[in-house]
Amino acid sequence: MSQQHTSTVPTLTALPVIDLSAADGTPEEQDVLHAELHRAATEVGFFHLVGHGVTAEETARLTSAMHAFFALPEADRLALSNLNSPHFRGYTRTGAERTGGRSDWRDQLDIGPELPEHRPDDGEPAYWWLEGPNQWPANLPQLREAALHWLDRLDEVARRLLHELLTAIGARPDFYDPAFAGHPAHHLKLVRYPGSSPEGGTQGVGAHKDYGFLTLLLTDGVPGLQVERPDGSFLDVPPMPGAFVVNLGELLEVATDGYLKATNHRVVSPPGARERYSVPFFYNPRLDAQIAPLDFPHAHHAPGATADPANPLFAEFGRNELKGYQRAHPEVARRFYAMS
Ligand SMILES: O=C(O)CCC(=O)C(=O)O
Ligand SMILES: [Fe+2]
Repeated sequence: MSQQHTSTVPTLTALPVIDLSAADGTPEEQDVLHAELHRAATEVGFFHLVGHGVTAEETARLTSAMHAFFALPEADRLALSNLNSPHFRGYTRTGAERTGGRSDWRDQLDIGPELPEHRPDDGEPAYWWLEGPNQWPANLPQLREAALHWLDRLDEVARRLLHELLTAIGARPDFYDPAFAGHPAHHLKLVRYPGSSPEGGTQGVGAHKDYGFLTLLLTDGVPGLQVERPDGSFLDVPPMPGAFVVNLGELLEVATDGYLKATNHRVVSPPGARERYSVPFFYNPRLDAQIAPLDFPHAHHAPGATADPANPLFAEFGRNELKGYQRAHPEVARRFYAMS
């Protein structure tokens, strides 16, 4: 009789911790970093990142400007409504964003690189309209300064991290550098979860994948983030002070033909009137970057990217991002984009 081999993969109970400063360490330390990154990126697709070099002062400048923003009178926040922005920039009031067809109980300010409006000409892809100016509150100059600094600073961290991750899976570290040359379409959200909804709903943000390469998430001390395990159950991610929570986005899944997976995650509303604040930074390539299949040793036995008719994955980044924004902000999509 043939012997049955049963797999004994233990249930994941905590996210791994990756120390990026080991990239500047001894060859042995670099080997450990690459082995740990390889494992984290192929097993759960999420990890805590320490040793990233972003200082407590830089973080405090961003978070205090964010708190000042959410403390503005509602009329001042609504003056920046993203309903007036074909670039999906500006303020979304609580309950207006949708994930999985349901309202998310959070309000937020969407920010991107400060660029002139790119209104697509006939024949140009619609996604070019994602490029354009931000909307800033007039009386809070420190918000603009801190947020634009954060976009630049996290670009550096994410670039180093992507290089280490590509090295870890046997690829050339600079394989995707051309996709980021010019104007990469990085994105930042300042998010507040204002407790549970009046109807008692718990969807802070519904389960979803992020659209780009990597997300570096800053959270406060309030729990709520959950990561989906392969068996469909969700793991609580407790806050780790000073660390970013990092996850892989859909483009890395496309790039590696599913060897790396974008992992579903969600936020459960904090109980009662407790608030939670977070700042996801999305490390994205140029809108017109076509993500070529990664040349790496596992390319020939990768399982294939997820085929979900409800969420097609596009290798042209602008299409992938516009898909997500139109789904999350249907009112903006109706106003500015001809929806097919
Ligand atoms: O707020 C969080 O902790 C996560 C937010 C998130 O996943 C997103 O906005 O894509
Ligand atoms: Fe996300």
